[in-house]
Amino acid sequence: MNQLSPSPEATKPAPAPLPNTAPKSEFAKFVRSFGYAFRGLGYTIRTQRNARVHIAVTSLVIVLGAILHLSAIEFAILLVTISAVFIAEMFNTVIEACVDLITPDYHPLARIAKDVAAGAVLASAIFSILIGLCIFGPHLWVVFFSVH
Ligand SMILES: Nc1ncnc2c1ncn2[C@@H]1O[C@H](COP(=O)(O)OP(=O)(O)OP(=O)(O)O)[C@@H](O)[C@H]1O
Repeated sequence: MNQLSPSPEATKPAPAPLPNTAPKSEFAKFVRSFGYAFRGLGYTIRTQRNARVHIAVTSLVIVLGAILHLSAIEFAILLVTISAVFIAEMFNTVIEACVDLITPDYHPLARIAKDVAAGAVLASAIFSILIGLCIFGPHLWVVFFSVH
């Protein structure tokens, strides 16, 4: 996106609130808060190409892990890694929205905030690739290079 043009979200009308009936109980409030959280998750997946790429890669990793019979602990490490990247992507989206809300104009601090948030996603993605190599490497080595 052009860095000085407002994000498409900034030019759209505010999203419709969830049904605005006052929750009757603490449990109803609790359930409603899940609605807000899922809306945030859905927004990230709908609007962030990186998030969709991440979901596609996650699916491949899980299928490959099942084919290679990864252990439970190896799967657990992969899930922690996958969630770290996705959470970084979501906070990057938060930072972008907050910056666009504060200023549509060029500002060095806005640039730093967005660049660092994007850098956090990149750092988590690089480390996830390294962790993936550590976990899949030995299994793939056995598959491709072991002498039977
Ligand atoms: N208000 C601003 N002031 C200064 N620099 C900005 C500003 N907005 C964006 N930038 C610069 O442009 C880069 C891209 O910003 P942008 O909001 O388009 O992010 P993006 O990663 O392309 O987001 P999207 O996921 O919405 O495509 C930022 O990393 C930052 O360097």
